Amino acid sequence: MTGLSEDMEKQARLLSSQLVLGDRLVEVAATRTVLAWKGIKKDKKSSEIISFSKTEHVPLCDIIAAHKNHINAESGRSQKNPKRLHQMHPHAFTVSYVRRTRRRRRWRCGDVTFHCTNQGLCEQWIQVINEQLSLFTNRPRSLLVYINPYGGKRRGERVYEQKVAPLLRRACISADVIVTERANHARDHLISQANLNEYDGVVCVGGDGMFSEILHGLIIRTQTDHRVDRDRPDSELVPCSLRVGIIPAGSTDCICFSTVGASDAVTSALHIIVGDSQPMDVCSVHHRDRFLRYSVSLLGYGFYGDVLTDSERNRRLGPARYDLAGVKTFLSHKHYEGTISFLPAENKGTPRDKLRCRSGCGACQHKSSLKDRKQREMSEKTNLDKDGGHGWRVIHGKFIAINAASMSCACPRSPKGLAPSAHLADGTADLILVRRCSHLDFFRHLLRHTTKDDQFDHSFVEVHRVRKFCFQPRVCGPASADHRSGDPVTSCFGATRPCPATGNQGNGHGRWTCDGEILPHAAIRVSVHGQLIRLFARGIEEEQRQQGGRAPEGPCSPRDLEPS
Ligand SMILES: CCCCCCCCCCCCC/C=C/[C@@H](O)[C@H](COP(=O)(O)O)NC(=O)CCCCC
Ligand SMILES: Nc1ncnc2c1ncn2[C@@H]1O[C@H](COP(=O)(O)OP(=O)(O)O)[C@@H](O)[C@H]1O
Ligand SMILES: [Ca+2]
Repeated sequence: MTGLSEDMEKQARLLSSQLVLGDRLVEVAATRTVLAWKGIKKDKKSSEIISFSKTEHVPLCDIIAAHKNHINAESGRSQKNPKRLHQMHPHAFTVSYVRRTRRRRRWRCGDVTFHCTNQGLCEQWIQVINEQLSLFTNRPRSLLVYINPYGGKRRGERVYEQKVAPLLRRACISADVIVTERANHARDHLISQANLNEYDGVVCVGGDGMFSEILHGLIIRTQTDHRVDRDRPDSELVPCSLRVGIIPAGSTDCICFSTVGASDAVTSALHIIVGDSQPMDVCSVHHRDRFLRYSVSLLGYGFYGDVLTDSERNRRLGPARYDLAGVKTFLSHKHYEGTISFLPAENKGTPRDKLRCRSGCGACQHKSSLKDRKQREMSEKTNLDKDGGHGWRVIHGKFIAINAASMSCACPRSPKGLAPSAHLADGTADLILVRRCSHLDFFRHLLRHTTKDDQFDHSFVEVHRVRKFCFQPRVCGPASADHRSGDPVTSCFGATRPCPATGNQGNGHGRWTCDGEILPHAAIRVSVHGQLIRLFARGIEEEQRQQGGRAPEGPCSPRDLEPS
């Protein structure tokens, strides 16, 4: 025995044999967690088989599939390879696996082809590998795919057909594909038509706006099935059971970038295939007692609301519409007056700590139980009754921007994001208040989103980690009794009255962008719902050093390594 590696010797081998890889003879072994191989040769003096190269290996959790090859006489023969070696090993199978590239957390599909002496052995290898893969019950078998043909640079359909569908086929995953015909087609289909029992997940091919449709479709469907009243801001929402995969084909692709670490269709497809799971917080947004929307990334008032509003007029420009609208909005240098009330999140770190949310993030591990949440709600109510709003903080001011980010909102434009330390699944959002300041100061603040400098390190910026918040635009006329009472939740909506300047409540004020959609009201009430939805993702992985050309050991977590 040549000894593949000490680790492998400790585990029971499911199969091992001598095979040919390229122009060398290798000993290959499979255990429940790894496929490994090592170059071997016959020692000329002793005629013993000895090993002569380092063990290479692929964790099973990184393997996509094993397939039989149909070989013609010439295929696979390298220049050095003696004809004899291939004549003696005329059967072959290919193992496809996830290969991490050195480039910005991108994953690719790697192939390794082994040649065998006989067909039986070849089939045995394929069967053993695929049987182990079938034990990974977290992997999807059947997907429902929605493609927005008009997202981003209008390449959604092509990206799916050329880059994603072949990989899904290789992994034996079936897909029902719907190319949307209008806005909200995917949302409506999920709410009232799709037979969700047939699928293990939903795939969104498009940008953040398209993802938002799917998010709404799934959440609304789930709440309707469980008879949860969405209009009540304090309703306990039921988590969605289906995971969502995002194939980025939009303009910003912030949700994909913040959860996968790259904006790349192949990488996303591979995260779907290996069955990753990343829980994600969702904000519910209400106006008075009416549900408005859900949000997972940016709820932005003032600057980002204005950028979005302006950009919609130039949708034909594709992603460049944001650059144009960004410059115009920056030059207009508007500010908005209002009152923001928020409930700080206790024991949840701070938006300025350096604890970045990364794959396997400790801050996102704990999902509070129903009991915890009920207790928290009770103590919030008690605080309000006892202290007339203590626990809540109220800030009145003139703001250039108010941003609530329930995740970092990292995207190619800003790789660390609007809220670099926000967590994907900790049940909180980072609330960023940018007060009125000079044009130059605001430029400095914006510029820091693209550099390593701290964008919160300005006297006119403050940032809080919150569970809930309310915003009330400046009230025209004297403040109401509710507002003076100091009860922030009541005053959030009690003080609103039509503005004589516009005769129209809300519209004389700034606007909120909610994951890229404009909200119809400025006075809103927001609650973060921890881990309401899961994605086929694993969060942003720490950059790894690559060893050799092969996939490095890990980063499979122990959870991934053990078949369930
Ligand atoms: C002087 C240089 C200033 C550069 C500032 C860059 C800051 C960028 C932060 C972007 C955060 C984006 C958060 C996500 C927003 C998306 O939901 C939304 C819709 O996306 P999609 O559906 O894919 O089109 N996109 C935007 O709001 C674009 C904001 C662009 C701001 C310039
Ligand atoms: N077939 C369609 N025709 C028009 N609009 C659509 C269609 N399908 C989806 N949409 C809408 O297009 C908007 C933008 O989609 P998205 O994929 O996020 O692209 P982008 O990132 O370029 O904004 C979303 O609001 C979505 O509801
Ligand atoms: Ca969060």
